Amino acid sequence: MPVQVGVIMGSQSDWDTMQHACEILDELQISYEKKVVSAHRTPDLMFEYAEQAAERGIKVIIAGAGGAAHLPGMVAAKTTVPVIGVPVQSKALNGLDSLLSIVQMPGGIPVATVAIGKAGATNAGLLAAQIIGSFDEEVRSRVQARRDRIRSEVLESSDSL
Ligand SMILES: Nc1c(C(=O)O)ncn1[C@@H]1O[C@H](COP(=O)(O)O)[C@@H](O)[C@H]1O
Repeated sequence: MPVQVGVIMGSQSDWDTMQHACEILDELQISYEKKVVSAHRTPDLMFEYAEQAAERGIKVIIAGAGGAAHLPGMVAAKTTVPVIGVPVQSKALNGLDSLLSIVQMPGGIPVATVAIGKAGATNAGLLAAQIIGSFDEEVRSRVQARRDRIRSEVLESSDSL
């Protein structure tokens, strides 16, 4: 099956966070690849990855980075494939630096920014699935089934208070 989602991250140290996006893609049976790509440390690879994404059939890119998190925005600058940015929680500033680096894009080059850390990575996986679900009925119904399950769990938890 061709790769539908590209999950990239600035460093191997981001995997603890980014694995939560991949868990969602596994659960919803969406094909993906995962790679370390850095705007700072491997700029040529980053350009190549972004430039080739559309022709390789990638439908969504999830890009996670921490600190001076330029990766999502720079990738978005080089492709029209939708980019979801995940701010990885940094040690020095708790991820506020990552969040602000990703979210404050200039008009014209959007990055869909999620929350800092694990919850953000999970939501990035779900948002990618919803984008794919807009043209893939099977994925859409898996996303809906997941929502239904969560709703039931919440209602049951309330009943047992
Ligand atoms: N923000 C970026 C980029 C980038 O934006 O291209 N490349 C690496 N990094 C970040 O540096 C942090 C520390 O990396 P190391 O743990 O490798 O020192 C990571 O969170 C990574 O995302």
